[in-house]
Amino acid sequence: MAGQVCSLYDTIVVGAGIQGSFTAYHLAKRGRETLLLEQFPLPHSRGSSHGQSRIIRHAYPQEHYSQMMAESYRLWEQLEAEAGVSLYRQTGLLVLGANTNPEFQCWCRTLVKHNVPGELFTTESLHGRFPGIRPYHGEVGVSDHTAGVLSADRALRAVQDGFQRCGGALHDGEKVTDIKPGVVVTVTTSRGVYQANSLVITAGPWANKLLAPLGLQLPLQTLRINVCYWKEKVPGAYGVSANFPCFLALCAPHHIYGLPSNEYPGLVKICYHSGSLADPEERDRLPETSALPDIQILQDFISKYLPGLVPEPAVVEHCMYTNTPDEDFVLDRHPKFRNIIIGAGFSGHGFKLAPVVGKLLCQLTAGEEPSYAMEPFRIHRFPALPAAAL
Ligand SMILES: Cc1cc2nc3c(=O)[nH]c(=O)nc-3n(C[C@H](O)[C@H](O)[C@H](O)COP(=O)(O)OP(=O)(O)OC[C@H]3O[C@@H](n4cnc5c(N)ncnc54)[C@H](O)[C@@H]3O)c2cc1C
Ligand SMILES: O=C(O)[C@@H]1CCCCN1
Repeated sequence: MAGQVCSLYDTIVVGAGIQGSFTAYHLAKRGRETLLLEQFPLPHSRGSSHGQSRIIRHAYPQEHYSQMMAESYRLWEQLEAEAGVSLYRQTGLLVLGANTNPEFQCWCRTLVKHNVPGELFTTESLHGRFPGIRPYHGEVGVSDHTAGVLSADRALRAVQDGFQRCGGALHDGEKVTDIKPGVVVTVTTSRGVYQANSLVITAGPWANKLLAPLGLQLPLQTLRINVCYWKEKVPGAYGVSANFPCFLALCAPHHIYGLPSNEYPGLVKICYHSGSLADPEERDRLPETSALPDIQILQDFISKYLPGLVPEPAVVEHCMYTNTPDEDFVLDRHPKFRNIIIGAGFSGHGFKLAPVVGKLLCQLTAGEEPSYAMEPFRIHRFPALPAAAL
């Protein structure tokens, strides 16, 4: 079959992580003939969309994401109804920081602006309400009652099933090896050759590998993240049933966040919002000098801050972040090949927004006016890109 043109699609989407899967779902719902290509057999744990849980929240310090969250919640609910599965569990989110911290003040402002139900906590009221937390001197909190946890693996499956129910073709275990731009784009894979009027690249940490032959390199850093679970001394003390919320501690230089025990009974997920630079092809090959500083930071934090947890990780899983310099997404057309659309750089916070990201990438593909202002997501915000590419 290799070397032979198989079919002409309206759109081919490369990468069946949460962003590519939602893009393909929206395209197929509009009746566009869509092919979704995934290099690995599904499900897999090599990219960024696997695992049991992700935080969803209205709270965002940046206005452009806060604006999208109302629609994102609605689209998640719609998917739950279509698929007949539960994907969201409300837990609330507690954001913790010094009240003089400008970032903390930003979170408070957008919560008020968007009328998100929540509460402010002083150091004393924090401890009273959440006895499992030992707040720092002068630390305060603000909560988003609407926040909770998305079941990530189940969500990915639901959106891929929804795409196929709308007539979309999903080929897994099929790697894209070449892309020839043109009015009709030709895509060569490990199994065949396909053509489409437009192409969407949502390849997660592999984005720059696919973009290099297309003359474009985005300023993306791919990071290996340690996903750590910590044992409760009293099972359930930090659990969803005890109303323990998700939390985000605004620590420098990188935040620390946690999700209540649920997916693995007796274990609380607490992670560092950064990791070590890694090629996704060699994710688990650690640099020789690796002292895993993130885990040490987490251990210190847990010993001082969450005394009801054993300060040794019980389970460590791995996942990839693909970060832009400003941690805003890239949602744009290729600067030269306008029928090639790129979704990349989700910087460790893209899961909750995937229903809206998918809709925006679908609108760009269809040549429609996107529903939200796209300036924060444009490629041209990176001034240092090679001129040849632009
Ligand atoms: C530890 C961790 C915690 C996170 N927590 C949160 C959170 O709480 N809330 C939140 O909203 N977000 C969170 N995120 C971020 C969120 O999970 C990501 O933003 C999102 O999953 C990115 O999805 P993606 O589709 O861009 O990438 P991916 O899931 O990596 O998908 C890209 C896909 O493209 C495929 N691909 C690549 N190259 C090719 C090729 N040549 N041919 C065919 N297929 C190809 C890959 O195999 C992969 O399946 C977290 C991420 C991590 C790692
Ligand atoms: O997107 C989120 O809600 C989380 C916040 C903490 C870091 C990981 N991502």
